[in-house]
Amino acid sequence: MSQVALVTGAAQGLGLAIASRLFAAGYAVAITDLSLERAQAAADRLDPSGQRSLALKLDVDSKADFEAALAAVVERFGALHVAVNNAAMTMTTPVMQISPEEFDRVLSLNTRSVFVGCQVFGAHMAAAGYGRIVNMASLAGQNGGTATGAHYAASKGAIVTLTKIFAKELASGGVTVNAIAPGPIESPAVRAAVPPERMEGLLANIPVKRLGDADFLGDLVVQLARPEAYFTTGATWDVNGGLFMR
Ligand SMILES: NC(=O)c1ccc[n+]([C@@H]2O[C@H](COP(=O)([O-])OP(=O)(O)OC[C@H]3O[C@@H](n4cnc5c(N)ncnc54)[C@H](O)[C@@H]3O)[C@@H](O)[C@H]2O)c1
Ligand SMILES: CC(C)C1=CC=C(C(=O)O)[C@@H](O)[C@H]1O
Repeated sequence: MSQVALVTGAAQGLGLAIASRLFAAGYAVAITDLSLERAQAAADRLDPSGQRSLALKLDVDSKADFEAALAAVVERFGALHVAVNNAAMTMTTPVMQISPEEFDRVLSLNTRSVFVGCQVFGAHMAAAGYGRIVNMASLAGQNGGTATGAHYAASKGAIVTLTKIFAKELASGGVTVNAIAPGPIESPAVRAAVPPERMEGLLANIPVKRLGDADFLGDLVVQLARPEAYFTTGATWDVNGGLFMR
């Protein structure tokens, strides 16, 4: 029986790249997203036979959706070994103009979702005595991000802290919890956020002068998901081309 992974926000972008690399590494993969249709389309492209994939609607704002997705994965594949809390949203508003409601919305979708994901998936994994959780943070959570992304940056910084807390809590259950903090990665989101005329300026600021590679993030998740990765937990893995160094 394959090891089993679940990725949130996996219909496109980094989540899809991570799900694809896990699938290529032999995992059975649950591709989850806000829209079941988009999750199913991604799963169909990845795994036309449908033998090692499962498309699910999982709105990360809903604890009930997390619980239902876990139940569906266990029913189909028997267990869940790896969970990637990847889904997030961005909003761009100058910091002094962000309303409390907008702040709450971004923190709920980006941070509370990771908190709930770690609780729901972590409890299942700890009961089984084994698991791997990877949370998607961001360079923005390390360096403060941009002037219009205060809530996004704060939401991602909090994920780094939650990752440490859950790593300590779940260690005795054989579960590791790590975060990845990417800088700008070649992805639809970055292409949408940075028009061609601004791309040169962005690249000029990156020490390695290139965007990051989404498949590399997927391969990093595969490494963190290995049983042999038991000794890295509570860590945040920077993948940012030198934009932030500890
Ligand atoms: N692209 C980058 O360069 C970059 C850099 C640093 C961090 N990140 C992080 O990586 C992750 C993925 O980013 P991306 O660039 O692929 O983003 P994206 O916007 O392309 O994809 C996000 C996915 O999440 C889904 N989603 C949105 N709201 C959801 C909800 N409520 N429930 C479930 N799914 C939902 C979307 O439908 C989409 O498929 C995010 O956590 C983001 O903050 C991305
Ligand atoms: C648009 C670009 C500068 C960028 C895209 C995505 C980010 C993220 O955290 O999601 C930022 O780190 C930022 O580099």
